[in-house]
Amino acid sequence: MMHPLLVPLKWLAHACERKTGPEDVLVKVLYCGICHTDIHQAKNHLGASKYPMVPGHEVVGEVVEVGGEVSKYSAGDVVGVGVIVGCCRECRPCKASVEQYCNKRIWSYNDVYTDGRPTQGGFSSAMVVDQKFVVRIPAGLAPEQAAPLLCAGVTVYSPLKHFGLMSPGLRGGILGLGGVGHMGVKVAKSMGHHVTVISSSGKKRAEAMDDLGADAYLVSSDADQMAAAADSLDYVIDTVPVKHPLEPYLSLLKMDGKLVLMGVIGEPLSFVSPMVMLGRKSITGSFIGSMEETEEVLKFCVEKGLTSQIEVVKMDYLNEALERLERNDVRYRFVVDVAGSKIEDAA
Ligand SMILES: NC(=O)C1=CN([C@@H]2O[C@H](COP(=O)(O)OP(=O)(O)OC[C@H]3O[C@@H](n4cnc5c(N)ncnc54)[C@H](OP(=O)(O)O)[C@@H]3O)[C@@H](O)[C@H]2O)C=CC1
Ligand SMILES: O=C/C=C/c1ccc(O)c(O)c1
Ligand SMILES: [Zn+2]
Ligand SMILES: [Zn+2]
Repeated sequence: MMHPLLVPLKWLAHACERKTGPEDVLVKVLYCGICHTDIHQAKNHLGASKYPMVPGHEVVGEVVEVGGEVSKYSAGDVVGVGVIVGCCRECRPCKASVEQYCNKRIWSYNDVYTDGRPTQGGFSSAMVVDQKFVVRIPAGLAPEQAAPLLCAGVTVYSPLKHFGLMSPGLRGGILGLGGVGHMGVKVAKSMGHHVTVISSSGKKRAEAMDDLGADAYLVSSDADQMAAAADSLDYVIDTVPVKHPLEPYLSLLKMDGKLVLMGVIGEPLSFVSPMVMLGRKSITGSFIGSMEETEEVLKFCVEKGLTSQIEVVKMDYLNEALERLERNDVRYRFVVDVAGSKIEDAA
């Protein structure tokens, strides 16, 4: 049965596709990753969801048609689209090429485009996207492999770059080993970091160490393990998608260490001030990455031979995949083979 909150797929296939404007690229969707944000959005965890909704923001597709002003792309190119499909181009973040922080950003779904129509994401057969928000998938990256890089990959790459955390030898923690977290391990390892996974259970220990190459593994509920690791990390990337205490992870940081919040959590998180004062520690956040950083992370992954660890599924498995993602039962990202699915039948 279709997920109750999602639009029937046969209906969405061509429903709100606009004509290809001069700056637009018409993309036939090949693959689309499933991010935990898709669950937050579909289940209205932030209270701003509008239905019907077509989620999906880790989109890889093939260019079918381009507008008259588009010179960078042509039919047949393999391209990616992520979380953002519009911005004002005039504000400070836009001028600084960090358009993800534009207050007039347009989300790739659950938003309204400049033409007044709803935006719809990658769980559909095609998207029309302004060329500014399209990236080329470099040779050497399989399209299904590239999909998670367009959100999960750039989401970890961007703060490491922005906060000056790319130097080899740094000691990093990845809290929550899911879609974003597993890319965190891979990207940080490729930068030459010593990487500790901090997980809610011991279930992923062997995979984290043997398959992903983590150097250490902590179970967050094991007080002895956590105490032994106190004051040892330069940063922790926190990907937990639900309310959780911050103090255990602040304790892991060295002086000047950074706790980078990634999870979308609509409830207040708390800590006592000495936890940050005594050690000049920072709690900060980061939101995806810029279009430039998205291009960079794709190149970085090709250069370093990095791949995402994915489970490719068809569209008729989407409901099951969303349920499995929510119960923490995926290694580590579902990617929907959109073009290989019979979308009409899946509804
Ligand atoms: N800031 C940004 O730009 C972005 C934010 N996000 C947000 O980051 C968060 C993580 O996304 P993503 O990696 O796709 O999510 P996943 O579900 O793939 O991973 C989350 C991980 O957190 C841990 N976890 C701890 N408690 C829970 C719980 N109650 N339910 C589920 N997982 C739990 C699990 O790891 P373990 O088993 O190791 O404990 C799990 O694998 C989401 O809130 C998402 O919306 C996503 C992309 C971009
Ligand atoms: O998965 C990508 C989107 C992340 C996101 C981050 C913050 C926020 O408030 C959102 O609504 C989404
Ligand atoms: Zn995402
Ligand atoms: Zn702007």
